[in-house]
Amino acid sequence: MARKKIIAGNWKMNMTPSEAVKLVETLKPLVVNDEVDVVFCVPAIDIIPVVEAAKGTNIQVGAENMYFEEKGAYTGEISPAMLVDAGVKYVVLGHSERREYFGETNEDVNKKILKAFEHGITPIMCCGETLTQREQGVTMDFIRQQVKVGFQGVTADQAKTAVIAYEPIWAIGTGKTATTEQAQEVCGEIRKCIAEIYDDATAAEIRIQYGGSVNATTAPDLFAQADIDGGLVGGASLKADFGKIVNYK
Ligand SMILES: O=C[C@H](O)COP(=O)(O)O
Repeated sequence: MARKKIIAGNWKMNMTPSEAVKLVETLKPLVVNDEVDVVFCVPAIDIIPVVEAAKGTNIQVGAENMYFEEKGAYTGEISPAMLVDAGVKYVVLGHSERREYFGETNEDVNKKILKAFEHGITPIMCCGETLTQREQGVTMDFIRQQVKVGFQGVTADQAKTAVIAYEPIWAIGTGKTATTEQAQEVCGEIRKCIAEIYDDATAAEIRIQYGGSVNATTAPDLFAQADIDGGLVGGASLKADFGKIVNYK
């Protein structure tokens, strides 16, 4: 069975709650497409108003992070149960910005992935290399390690439902999209890595997105690649352009 594409916006630290509702109202009619899963991953404070504004549409709501503990004295953190109760279906985990600015390790990401599954939230696990790593030829070693540690303890049945976002760090917010060949090559390698950890059936079902300066012009070619099952879109998810990306065909 063909994998259903998943096109997710990652709003990052943008949009106040009232701006968020306006953006959903603007995008609602533009992102209608039953052939793809459409997800808006939004700042924690926007989750409740966005879930409300998206009611009755094809838009599913995701979070941009969450903590791996159930509850307690973790000032400033958001628990998986809080996300579920608010209507969240997906959570972005291990984004390179969280790794770089907030010190998240592969082990933290692994704990979060396990917790997300425990609560029925689909993780979108981000991985990707720096420009230096690409130039040094260690891209795949680095990503393999991110995937291997990230998925430790995850069952094959869980892994089949997961999403991995390949985001070369040098392509994020820079306007430099990876070429379709570069993106396909790494996404294909990630699928092989999943086949090695689990089996071919799991690798055939897991969805792998590309992220990094995706826009309405680059999306059609990227999403036509054999191992690219959609995108994780930053900047362009805050504009009407996102409608064109969702309706890329
Ligand atoms: O999560 C999204 C990525 O970081 C890509 O962001 P961008 O589309 O603004 O380059």
